[in-house]
Amino acid sequence: MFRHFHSDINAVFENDPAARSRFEVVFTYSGLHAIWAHRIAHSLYRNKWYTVARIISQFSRFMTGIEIHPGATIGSRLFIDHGMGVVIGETCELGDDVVIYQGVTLGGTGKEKGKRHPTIGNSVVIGSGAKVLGSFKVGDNSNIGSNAVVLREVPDNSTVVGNPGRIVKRNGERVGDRLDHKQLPDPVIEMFREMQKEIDGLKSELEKLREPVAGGDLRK
Ligand SMILES: CC(C)(COP(=O)(O)OP(=O)(O)OC[C@H]1O[C@@H](n2cnc3c(N)ncnc32)[C@H](O)[C@@H]1OP(=O)(O)O)[C@@H](O)C(=O)NCCC(=O)NCCS
Ligand SMILES: CC(=O)OC[C@H](N)C(=O)O
Repeated sequence: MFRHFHSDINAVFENDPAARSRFEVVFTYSGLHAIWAHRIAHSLYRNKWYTVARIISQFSRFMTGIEIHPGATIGSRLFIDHGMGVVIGETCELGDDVVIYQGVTLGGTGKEKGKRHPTIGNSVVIGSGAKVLGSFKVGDNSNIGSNAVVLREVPDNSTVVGNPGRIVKRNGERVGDRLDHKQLPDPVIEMFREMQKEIDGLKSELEKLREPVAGGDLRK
């Protein structure tokens, strides 16, 4: 439980340019306090002290604004920045070097039983306000954008944004047909272009008909 102490603090320095001293980090980072409380609660949970574990978890939530169910499994060097509003469900499994910002929910859809919360790979970043809902996996080195709502498996090395979440980058390359909002198609202009073409066609037809024919002039 305590072997993680130094690496937990180092994870703050690696991920937060605002961190100044170890003293400040130990005493003011609620993400760290929640993780330390979780380690105690999780060990009690594993020994079937469910209610005591839950009381510790709820006390930690009261103090930090971060709710981690005692059953959740977290890896090494998890960093929860700011933290307020973070909820991590009972059957969540988090890999190593995960970064989570405020307002993130790692939850269930309400439709599954048993394993119902996500499994998060190593080195995943989950942006503020994102919701990852269901018992699928978010692959290693993936990024979940702020406010994304992710309802499906995410492959390794992917970036998912939006609601519903869609993959916009994989292995460093952009993917998908995303609209360029500076060059949106304009259906009205397209319609006028088509009409202009028709008018030009009709004009030339008319010109042909007006051309003098042998034995007479149609214009008369
Ligand atoms: C997703 C994120 C991690 C960046 O990942 P990335 O793999 O480096 O992705 P990129 O920055 O290359 O962005 C890829 C595309 O997604 C778009 N995008 C990025 N984040 C987005 C978001 N949250 N919502 C919608 N679109 C987003 C980008 O505009 C870009 O679109 P484009 O290809 O049309 O230009 C980052 O944008 C993010 O949301 N970080 C969370 C940080 C946070 O919560 N901060 C709070 C601090 S208090
Ligand atoms: C508010 C915010 O962007 O937080 C992210 C990080 N703590 C930083 O200061 O950059």
